Amino acid sequence: MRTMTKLNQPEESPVLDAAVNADKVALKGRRIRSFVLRQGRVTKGQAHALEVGRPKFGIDYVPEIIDLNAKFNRTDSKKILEIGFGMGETTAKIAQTLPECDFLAAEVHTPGVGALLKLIEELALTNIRIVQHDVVDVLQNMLADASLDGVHIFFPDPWHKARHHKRRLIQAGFVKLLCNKLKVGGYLHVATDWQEYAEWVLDVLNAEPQLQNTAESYAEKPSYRPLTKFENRGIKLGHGVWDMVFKRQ
Ligand SMILES: C[S@@+](CC[C@H](N)C(=O)[O-])C[C@H]1O[C@@H](n2cnc3c(N)ncnc32)[C@H](O)[C@@H]1O
Repeated sequence: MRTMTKLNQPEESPVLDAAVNADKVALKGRRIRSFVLRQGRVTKGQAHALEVGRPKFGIDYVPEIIDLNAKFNRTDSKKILEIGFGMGETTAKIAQTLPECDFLAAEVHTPGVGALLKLIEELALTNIRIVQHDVVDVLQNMLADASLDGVHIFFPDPWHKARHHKRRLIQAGFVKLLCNKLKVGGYLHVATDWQEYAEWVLDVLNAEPQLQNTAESYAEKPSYRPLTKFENRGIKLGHGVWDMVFKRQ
């Protein structure tokens, strides 16, 4: 079991607060989202990858159940959903390490989608498909029950302030939804570098009767998850990272 280290407190961010408020107005009457859509600059390389790669590796959001085997052109592979892949470095590395698995990668941020499409081309990966949409809708409307062998959620936004905790992705209802989509024996792997969120996630996952912890509390980092540059820097500064791996029973 890992020992926990004390982490720095986040700085107050007026920009983030303003974005949250704007988002609140835009989404009035709709459910609370776990992300704020940022404009973000798309580089030339990402724009090219979006144009060329999206038709090959993108899956459009449609509110109807998709056939994952058909999307990946094979039936004998494990199907893993990665939620919020950011710039996609980890997704690409894992897909390269585990060619026998297929990865459905969900992200809302356009530069990130472009960055992962660029990596797919550069590394000639065939086992990643990208859906650019709120994963809550994807889970509710696109994925069949018991269709996933695993779910990866790496460094989800911790939404540090108490008044933003309702935006955290990992909530009891969301975890129940994930459990419906996981096959019996499938796994949910969450990693975070924010101690208080790690404790929150562990509590939520422990409270879900369909899940069983594979460790006593926090898990050793599974070998397929590469260390990110950010994580390496944090580790040198004495910051912690907490992995949690639960099985669907
Ligand atoms: C803190 S970043 C982590 C990115 C990446 N996993 C990493 O380890 O670097 C969290 C990402 O999750 C995405 N995200 C948050 N909520 C989401 C949702 N409901 N659907 C899809 N993506 C989401 C955000 O856009 C953001 O890029």
